[in-house]
Amino acid sequence: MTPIHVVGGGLAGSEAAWQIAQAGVPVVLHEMRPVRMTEAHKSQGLAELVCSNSFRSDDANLNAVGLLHQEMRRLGSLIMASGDRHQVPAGGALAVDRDGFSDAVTAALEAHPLISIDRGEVAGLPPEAWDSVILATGPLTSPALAQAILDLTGETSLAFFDAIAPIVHRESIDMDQAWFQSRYDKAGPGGTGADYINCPLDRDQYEGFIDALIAGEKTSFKEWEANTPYFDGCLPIEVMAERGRETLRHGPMKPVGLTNPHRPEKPYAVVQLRQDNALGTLFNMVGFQTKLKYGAQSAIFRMIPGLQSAEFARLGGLHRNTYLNSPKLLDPTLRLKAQPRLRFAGQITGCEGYVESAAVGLMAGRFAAAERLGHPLRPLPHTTAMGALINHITGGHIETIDEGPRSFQPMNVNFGLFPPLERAPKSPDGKRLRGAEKTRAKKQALTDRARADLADWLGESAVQVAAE
Ligand SMILES: Cc1cc2nc3c(=O)[nH]c(=O)nc-3n(C[C@H](O)[C@H](O)[C@H](O)COP(=O)(O)OP(=O)(O)OC[C@H]3O[C@@H](n4cnc5c(N)ncnc54)[C@H](O)[C@@H]3O)c2cc1C
Repeated sequence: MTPIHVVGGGLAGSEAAWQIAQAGVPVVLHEMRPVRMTEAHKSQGLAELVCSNSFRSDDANLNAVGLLHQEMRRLGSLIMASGDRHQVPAGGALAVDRDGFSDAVTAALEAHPLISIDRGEVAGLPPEAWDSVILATGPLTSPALAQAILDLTGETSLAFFDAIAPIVHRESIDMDQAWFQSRYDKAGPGGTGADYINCPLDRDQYEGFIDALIAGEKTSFKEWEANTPYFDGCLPIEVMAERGRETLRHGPMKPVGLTNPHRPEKPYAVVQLRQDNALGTLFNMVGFQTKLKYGAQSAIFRMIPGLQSAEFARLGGLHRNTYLNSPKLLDPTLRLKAQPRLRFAGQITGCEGYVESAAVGLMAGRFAAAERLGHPLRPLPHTTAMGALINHITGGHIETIDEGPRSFQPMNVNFGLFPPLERAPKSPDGKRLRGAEKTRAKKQALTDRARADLADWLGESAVQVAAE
């Protein structure tokens, strides 16, 4: 059987190669280290963790990443099995001994009879003779390959200093203070004229906010990041605030073209949030890219009226990143629409995090292997953690209605990506739930539904394979 080629032996590529081989299909895994290193990797081990050693919460009932762990274990994940074997104590989180973990992944892949590992850079588009390829080269994809992908996709940018604005769960925004309206009620393509959530600040609130931004604790640039320019038009808000106290009021916080229905006086400044996913459960803070530390971000952004109880699906940040405009470029099985022999996996698809990268690698591997074996796989239900994540990448995110830098941003798995429940859960005696109890019951209902739907999908896939 002709092998499938996987480029990049990180979290996603290692998992993809494993899944392909376990399905009985030969695979060549191309990893450029140690021949050529990235700015962050330090070893030649496969699945090296470049920063923290945490896979985050392992709670499969109340946490979306914990559910993702559970789903991956059910699907025979090498990354999860190796993580479980090399776990170190970390409370409710799954943290791992990074060397033991990477050594275990490397050893398992080297020992597999259907996997061969080629240590070398793929420095351009893979040769035509490779009819099925998974590109899993990560946020630090080598420049030659990044350029080739850029040329192929016709995008204007692929690798840039990525400015990430915080994303807020819609249901945590206080609509008694905020309101829906587009600036000047402009509908724009695909809009209604009331597409943004607006949070008003009076003068004192604005001044207090600027003081907090300037005083807030910031993360410093890593040495290798220092020379990368800011992504055009994406200065961090604290840098803007330092340039002048009025800068933000004339930039992302300008109060023009907006009327607060809750109060007669004109707002002094307004923070706008834009819908981030097709479900309408997540909203991003427009123009609020930041290098403030996470703790400072939560505290300072909750000073904004309407966001006092905001729950963040992700906080802002800035780092060099290479990722595709996947909702536009990829099909539901992660193939490049323009050249379907190429599949993408891992952080380059616009997911964020070790576990998410491995999860997308897992499905890319399964899709590619099933295709090679002649029984293409149905995409996962969007109600599962893996299905919700892949749906977000391949279509769930909606493009901004404004011109400007692309709005698709790397995303961790979170409950905001799941389709809402059809009915709100009630207490055992049929009463409506409130507050923390309601939140807990909703999360439990979402994870119960995910488990049931994954079991159905697994059953159907097994039946489908057996029938063919
Ligand atoms: C500096 C930094 C810190 C991060 N910290 C965290 C964190 O603490 N926690 C977290 O959850 N996530 C973190 N991330 C995000 C993300 O989870 C990791 O980058 C993760 O490793 C992504 O997995 P991946 O498989 O997509 O890419 P990687 O794990 O980076 O794997 C890509 C592999 O491809 C290889 N490669 C690149 N180009 C080529 C080529 N042309 N030919 C052959 N091989 C190639 C690379 O050497 C690498 O081994 C961080 C990212 C960065 C950049």
